[in-house]
Amino acid sequence: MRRLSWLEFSSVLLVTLLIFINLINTKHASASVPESQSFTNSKNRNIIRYCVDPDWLPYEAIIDGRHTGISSDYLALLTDYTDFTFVLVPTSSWRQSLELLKKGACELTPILNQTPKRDAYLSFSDIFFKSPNVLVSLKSQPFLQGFENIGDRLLAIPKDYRLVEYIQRFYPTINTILTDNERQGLERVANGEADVFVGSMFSVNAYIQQHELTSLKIAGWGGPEDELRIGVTHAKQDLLPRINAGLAKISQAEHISIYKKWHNITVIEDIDYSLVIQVVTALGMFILFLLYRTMCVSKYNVHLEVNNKQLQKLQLELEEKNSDLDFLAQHDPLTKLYNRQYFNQTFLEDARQPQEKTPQNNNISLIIMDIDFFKAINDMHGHAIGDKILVQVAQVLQASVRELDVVARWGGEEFVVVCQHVQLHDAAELCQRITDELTYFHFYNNINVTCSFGIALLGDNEPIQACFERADAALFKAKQSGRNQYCSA
Ligand SMILES: Nc1nc2c(ncn2[C@@H]2O[C@H](COP(=O)(O)OP(=O)(O)OP(=O)(O)O)[C@@H](O)[C@H]2O)c(=O)[nH]1
Repeated sequence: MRRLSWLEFSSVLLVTLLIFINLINTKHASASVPESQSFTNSKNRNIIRYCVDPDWLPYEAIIDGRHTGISSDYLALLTDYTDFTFVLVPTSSWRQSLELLKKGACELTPILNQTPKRDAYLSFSDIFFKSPNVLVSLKSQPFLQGFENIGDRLLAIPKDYRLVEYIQRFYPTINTILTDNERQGLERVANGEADVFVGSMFSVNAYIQQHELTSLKIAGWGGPEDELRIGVTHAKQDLLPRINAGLAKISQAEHISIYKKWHNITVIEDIDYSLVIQVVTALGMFILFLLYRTMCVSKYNVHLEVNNKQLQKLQLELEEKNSDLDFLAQHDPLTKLYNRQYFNQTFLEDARQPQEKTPQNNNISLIIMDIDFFKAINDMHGHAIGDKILVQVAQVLQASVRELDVVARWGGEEFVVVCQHVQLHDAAELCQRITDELTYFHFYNNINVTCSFGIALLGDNEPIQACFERADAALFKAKQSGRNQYCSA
């Protein structure tokens, strides 16, 4: 037979002693069951030795040698709904409790998660309590969606907790640091020795509030929620049907009552309202500034649009005026024919140099036409009628020439016609045609109007001025010859 080591012997002795003390003092660790009832019933009841996490409030803890917390209340109910008497085996750590469970020194632990490792030495009841796990960080840290966002941060986890197995399996790259319990993990985060801690929401809040760790906040959800069960050693797994039956008898009201009793969680706000107010104020002012600026710009745009329209109108008027001025500069106001200025610029001044025969200036004929005895018309009918006669003569002249011919009023009662691509005899024919038209035209006061013509053909390399002078000489000749006729030079 194997000899017991000193440590094993001390443990067994301690356990036996504690069981004895507990049997005397309490029916079970919960304060909710009267001692008298515990003593009376314990004779016919199955005694089950159990271990708890001595430092995991509000789930469970050992305070002054007594079991307290959520699991304590559930065991109290199970005492009522089963024939079990639960006797606490006090321990100083969760690890020690697990060791005793493995050895069989404890037969049951009242609240824990089922994990593959624990399956090796424990059998589990139905789930009777659920609780989320949360990530805890300093308030200065950003909120985290979950384990995925932990990145390079150092994650603190209590050793032997189910989450250690979970992280190793699903997030093996996360840097972890194992702590003795949840409190140590939270303190490490508070001291900056770890970045994030993961633990049960109930217990985390309890620690934060009890120890006033105000620099901490719940930064996100951490992994799957705890699904808490009662664990019994494999040797005692035949107890599970009765345990499950007992759990099933716990009413909804009783569940809620326990939950309310231990659920003192207040949500830790991490909203810096002064910063929010500053940001909102700055944003509001910026929006107001934008609105003001938009209003100013739209007002200015309307103003600009009105000014632009006025400017466009003025520009249009100016263009019209300019075009009027151009017209006036080039045309005779009475007859609306080109004036002497235009004729000089276009034909005389530009042609000061000898002209080379080109397809453009080939066969240019000049005709100078002068109304006969116009002074007599003025004298007889008045100057106004004289003006009207001038206008009518201009109309006859303009109607008689081709489009490409240019007709100008040279001055007084004298007109010039520039005919392009016209030989001398063609120009003579034109003069005759004009003479005929004048004959048949009905002038004011039935005045008989005749004209004399001088014709000259622009010679090779002849300046137009010279040609003009020859035409003028030919006109003089026509006048001298009795008027109402044409002469060519
Ligand atoms: N009504 C009017 N008369 C004008 C205008 N310009 C010139 N005259 C007149 O035209 C007349 C020209 O007279 P003259 O130079 O003697 O020539 P004419 O009487 O036509 O005689 P011949 O040319 O020799 O046949 C003058 O009496 C001018 O006053 C004008 O714009 N309107």
